[in-house]
Amino acid sequence: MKKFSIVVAGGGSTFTPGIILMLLDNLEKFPIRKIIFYDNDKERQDIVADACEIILKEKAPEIEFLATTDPKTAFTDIDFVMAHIRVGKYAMREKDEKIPLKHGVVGQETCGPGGVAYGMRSIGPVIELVDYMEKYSPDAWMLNYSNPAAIVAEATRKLRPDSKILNICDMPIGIEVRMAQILGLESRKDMEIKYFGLNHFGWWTDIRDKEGNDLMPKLKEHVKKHGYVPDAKVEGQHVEASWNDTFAKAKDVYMLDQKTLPNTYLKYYLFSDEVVEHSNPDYTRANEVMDGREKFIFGECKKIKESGTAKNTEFEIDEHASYIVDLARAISYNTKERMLLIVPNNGAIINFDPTAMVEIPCIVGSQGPEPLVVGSIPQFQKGMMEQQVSVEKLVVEAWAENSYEKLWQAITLSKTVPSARVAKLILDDLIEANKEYWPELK
Ligand SMILES: NC(=O)c1ccc[n+]([C@@H]2O[C@H](COP(=O)([O-])OP(=O)(O)OC[C@H]3O[C@@H](n4cnc5c(N)ncnc54)[C@H](O)[C@@H]3O)[C@@H](O)[C@H]2O)c1
Ligand SMILES: O=P(O)(O)OC[C@H]1O[C@H](O[C@H]2[C@H](O)[C@@H](O)[C@@H](O)O[C@@H]2CO)[C@H](O)[C@@H](O)[C@@H]1O
Ligand SMILES: [Mn+2]
Repeated sequence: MKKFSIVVAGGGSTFTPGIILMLLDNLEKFPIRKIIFYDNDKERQDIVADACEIILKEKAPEIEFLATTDPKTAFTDIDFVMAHIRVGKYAMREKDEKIPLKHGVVGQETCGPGGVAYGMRSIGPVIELVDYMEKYSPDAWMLNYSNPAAIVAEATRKLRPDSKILNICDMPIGIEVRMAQILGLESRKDMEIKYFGLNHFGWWTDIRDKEGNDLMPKLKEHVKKHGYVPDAKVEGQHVEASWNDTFAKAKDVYMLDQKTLPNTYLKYYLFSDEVVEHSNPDYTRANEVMDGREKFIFGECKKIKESGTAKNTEFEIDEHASYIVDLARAISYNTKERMLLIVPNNGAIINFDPTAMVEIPCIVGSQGPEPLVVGSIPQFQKGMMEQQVSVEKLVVEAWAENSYEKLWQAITLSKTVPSARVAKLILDDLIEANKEYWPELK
C-alpha cells in the first residue's frame, strides 16, 4: 500500500499538534511515510516541531520528519500540502478585530472589514504556496484551510485556475457534530445533508438519516430554543464562553428563515449591531486565543521538549480535523465521499453567478470534486450572497490591480458596514496597519 508524503504549511500553527495526533490516529486509513513542517517563522515553528518530533518518535518512529523554512526542501517529493497559514499571525488578527470596532463596526477574523484585511494579507502567500507545490511536486494536491477561505478560494480560482487546490472549512463540520449530538446520533456521518452558501455564510436545507427520514423538524425544535447548544456538554475545544454565545445565537439567526438552518457566522451580518454592543474593543477574540490556546499549545510543546517525552501530554487528538484525512483519502483512493467544499458554482446554484466560489456538497474522487446540483435558492439568501460574493470578488480585484477604489467598494458593500464614509475611515486605518503585508494601493 502506498504511503504518503505530506507538508504542513504553517507548521507553527496552534492546530499543528492536534492535527499530527489525528494523522497518527488514522495511519491505518491513510499511511504516511514522511511529514515535513514548513513555515516562514523558524523560531515559532521550531517550538512546535521539537515537540512533534518527540511525539512522532514515540508513536510512529518509521515516519521521516523534518521542519524547514526552505521551500525547495519542504515542497519536494510531496503528495499533499496541508495548508493552514495565518499571515501576520495573531498580532495582525488583533488589529483586524480592533480597527473596525473602533469605528463601531463588527471586528471579526473572517467577516466584515477584518476579513477583508486578512484576505488582502493572505492572497499573495497562499498563491506562493501553490507555486512552490507546482514547481517542486507538480502531481501534489493542496488541501487548504488557511483563512479567510472565501477570499483565498476566489483568489486561487481567478489567479491559478488550473491548480490542484481544495478549499475546505471545519465550521459546518463543527456544527454538524453538535446537530448529531442534539439528535442523539453517534456520528455526524449518520446524517446526509444539503447545504449551500459561501464560506462562513451558508444554510442547511435538508438533513436526513441514512434511511431517508427527515431530521430537520427535530433539529429546528431544538435550535429555536437553544441554538446549537446541545443539552449535554460537548467534548472538544470550543466550549469557551464566546463560542458558546455564538452557538446559542443561532436561535435568533434561525428565526429569520425557518425553512433552513444557519451557519453560526451569519450572526455577524444579521445581528451586527448586537455583536458590536457585546464586543469589548480592548479585548477581542484574538486576545482570548493568545491568552488561551496559543499559551497552552506553546507551553505544552516546551514541556514535551524539556521532559523529552510526550507520554504525559495534555494534547488531544483533533478528532474533527479528521475531515482532512477524509479529503486526502477521497483523492488518493477515489472514495467518492460526499463532502462540503468551496468550489466554483458553475451552474450548481442555478440562479447565482457561475463564477462565484460557493460552499456546496461535492462528490470527491481522484479527479477532484464533482459539485452536486443545488437548484434555485430563495430571494433572501440570494440577495445576501450576491452582496457578500461581491465583497470577496472586489477584494481579489483590488489586490490584483492595486486598487484603493475597489477595496473601498468592497468594505462599503459589506453588510456589516453602515456607509461609504465609515468604510473609508476603516480602510485608511487598515492600510496603515497592513503596510508590511498589502500591495500598495493607488
Ligand atoms: N478553514 C477552517 O475552517 C479553519 C479552521 C481552523 C483554523 N483555520 C485557519 O488556520 C490557520 C492557522 O490558524 P492558527 O490559529 O493556528 O494560526 P497560527 O498563527 O498559530 O499559525 C499560523 C502559522 O502560519 C505561519 N505563516 C504565516 N505566514 C506564512 C507564510 N507566508 N508562509 C509560511 N508560513 C506562514 C505563521 O508563522 C504561523 O506559525 C489560520 O488561517 C486559521 O484561520 C481554518
Ligand atoms: O476563534 P478561533 O481561532 O478559536 O476559531 C476560529 C475558527 O473557527 C472555526 O473553526 C473552528 C470549529 O468550527 C470549531 O468547532 C473548533 O473545532 O475549532 C475550529 C477552529 O478554531 C472556523 O471554521 C475557522 O475558519 C476559524 O478559523
Ligand atoms: Mn472556517
